[in-house]
Amino acid sequence: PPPNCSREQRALIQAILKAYERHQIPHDVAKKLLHDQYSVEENFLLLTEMATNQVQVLVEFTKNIPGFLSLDHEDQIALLKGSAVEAMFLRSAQVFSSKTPAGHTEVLEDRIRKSGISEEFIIPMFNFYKSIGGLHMNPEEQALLTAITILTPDRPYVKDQSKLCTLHHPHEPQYFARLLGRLTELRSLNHYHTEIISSWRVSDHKFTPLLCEIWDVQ
Ligand SMILES: CC(C)c1onc(-c2c(Cl)cccc2Cl)c1COc1ccc2c(ccn2Cc2cccc(C(=O)O)c2)c1
Repeated sequence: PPPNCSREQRALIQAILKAYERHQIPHDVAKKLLHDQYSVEENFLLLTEMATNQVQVLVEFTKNIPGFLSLDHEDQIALLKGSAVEAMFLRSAQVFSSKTPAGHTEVLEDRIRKSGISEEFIIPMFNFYKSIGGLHMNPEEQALLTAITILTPDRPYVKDQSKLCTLHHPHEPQYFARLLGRLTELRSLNHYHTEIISSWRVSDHKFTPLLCEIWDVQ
């Protein structure tokens, strides 16, 4: 955290970083990336398992963001539903740009490319991954950017938007001006993702109950 950061802000950043680093995908799930078969079906199933896992990781992380649990319960749900896809794009982008065990990122990229997603969505998706990688974010920035994405008040169905802004700490934007620019790119991926989901559903792909709930499908 920057030198002119107050003690209270430093504590907040530490709390968010700790929560972020505590919740990762279990290694056995991440390891499956390397071992399971390579058919489009197999890739879709593996990615579905990873997405389901990521939603669970995301909920745990969010519950540990100081102040989140003091928000109106319906707003908590609305924030999670509204930010899940963006937070998972961020998370997968950070995995691509981090030094995860050799081979994971290439295999993950390959499986995403061969999971039934049409090329028109793959291009912006991997452009985003490259642009996030180019920012060389440190863990604090990754954790804070994810927390900001989740706490973004202008999600559909969020009622109490003013309360959320106090959680924002107006001091951050000067550090995250560039990073916040990525949030707009994330929004566009949200729209692409809605199309991706419906094209999978057209070809009768099944999601897990948790994904159906958080993405309002089926
Ligand atoms: C339902 C499923 C097919 C799906 O629908 N949209 C997306 C989809 C796609 Cl294809 C791209 C981006 C976002 C989504 Cl929801 C997905 C797959 O979601 C994923 C896949 C992988 C993800 C994630 C999130 C992270 N990772 C990578 C990862 C790998 C190893 C370790 C860790 C870790 O955290 O330690 C993370 C989500």
